[in-house]
Amino acid sequence: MLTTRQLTFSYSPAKRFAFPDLNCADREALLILGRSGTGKTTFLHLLALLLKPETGSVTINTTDLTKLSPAETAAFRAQHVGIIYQKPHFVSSLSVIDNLLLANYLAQKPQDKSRARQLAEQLGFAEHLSKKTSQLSLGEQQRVSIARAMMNQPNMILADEPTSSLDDVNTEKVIALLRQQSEQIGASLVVVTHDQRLKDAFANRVEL
Ligand SMILES: Nc1ncnc2c1ncn2[C@@H]1O[C@H](COP(=O)(O)OP(=O)(O)OP(=O)(O)O)[C@@H](O)[C@H]1O
Repeated sequence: MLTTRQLTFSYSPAKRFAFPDLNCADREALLILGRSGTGKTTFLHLLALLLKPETGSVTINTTDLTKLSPAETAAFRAQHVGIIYQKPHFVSSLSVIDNLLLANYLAQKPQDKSRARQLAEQLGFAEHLSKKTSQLSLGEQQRVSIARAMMNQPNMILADEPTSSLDDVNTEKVIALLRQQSEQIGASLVVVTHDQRLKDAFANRVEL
């Protein structure tokens, strides 16, 4: 369960944001829609506590992330939050499977190869596990990003513009995979986008 209350953030006195309150239960999905520059990425970074809010709270289950120290925040994020960035970020010298296992390492959990293989089967890139990520197509890399975000069975999945570079068919596939995977692990899913094509795929929507 994700809840935010009265979140505000400023880059400067002239650039101040006040964000709407969110409630997203486990297994539920929420779409945050807004045009370019409305603060979508800023909002997502506040939810992940990659940025510290000026005021307000971000609560996952019973933990108010804004009350944690920087070290506690980093540990909590690694263990409980899965993030899918607009453009995939991988360690290019590592194989696909080692990029997945890195998520376990960063969360200080044992490396779970069978979970990595299971996710790769479900998301359709099992034959690429020993390749370097640069040898995969963008669509395949996006699916690896989704798998990496799911490795530690997080409570919250955050996706930043996951479909902006995809055609209609792959957009539908990626959204279906995100929803199916987050329902399976019982996480709250928050998708941030300007992509109006996603409007009908989400019953819960917030406009920025
Ligand atoms: N580090 C920063 N310092 C100052 N201003 C910033 C910084 N990052 C973002 N901004 C400004 O804050 C506003 C919101 O940025 P943000 O990236 O959150 O928007 P967005 O809705 O995600 O946009 P887009 O869809 O184009 O990615 C923009 O006007 C941007 O110029």
